[in-house]
Amino acid sequence: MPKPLLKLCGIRTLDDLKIVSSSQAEYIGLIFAESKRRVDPKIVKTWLKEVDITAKKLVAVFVNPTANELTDVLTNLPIDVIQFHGKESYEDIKKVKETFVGTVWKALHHHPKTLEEMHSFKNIVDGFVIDSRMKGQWGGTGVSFDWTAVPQYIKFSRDTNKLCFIAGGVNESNIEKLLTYHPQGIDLSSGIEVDNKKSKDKIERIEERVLEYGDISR
Ligand SMILES: O=C(O)c1ccccc1NCC(=O)[C@H](O)[C@H](O)COP(=O)(O)O
Repeated sequence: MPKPLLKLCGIRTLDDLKIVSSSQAEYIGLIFAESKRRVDPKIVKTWLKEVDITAKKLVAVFVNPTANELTDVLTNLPIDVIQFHGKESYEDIKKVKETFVGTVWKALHHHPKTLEEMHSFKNIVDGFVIDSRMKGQWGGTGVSFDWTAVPQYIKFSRDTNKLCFIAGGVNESNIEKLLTYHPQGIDLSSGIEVDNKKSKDKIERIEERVLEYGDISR
């Protein structure tokens, strides 16, 4: 099994960005939705003059964005992936894809009908992020879902040639368990934070576990 892709999400400060830029993650996520992790695209633009992230892909996370919110982010930043994390419809996403040439992912919350939802988006998105469902919160909850459902999400994604990230409460204590399900990608935010800041030590410990898994499963 190849090493899963890593997405480190919810970068709030220049220091956070420096930390994740020196990590082994393939994707860096920024939140442009109501959240304690929300960032201003114009401020992020100034950070990118100081930190080279050209080796990584930049993911913009939105929740039911307006056209203006999308434009503000896409005109200021070199976004590779748009992650829709709200109640966006197939039509909403189709409209964005008319002008956005990058990759688009749909985040879906784990519940009994998630697989049906994946079916309904499969012809418009390039990938999925499956996250925990928590009342009143869209994401970044720090809570994990029942991972026995992960194989069905992975199978669907592989069968339809999509990428699937598993999100929600992944941390250094439970990532080994998640790795036993062989996810294509893992998305982390709360689990790589200490006092609301991204932690280099936590990220390194997580990377060690992911690399160990890569070695063992080869
Ligand atoms: O992280 C947030 O604050 C957030 C707020 C609103 C919508 C989405 C959000 N995060 C999206 C992500 O991709 C997170 O990485 C994902 O939910 C996992 O977060 P966590 O459970 O904290 O690891």
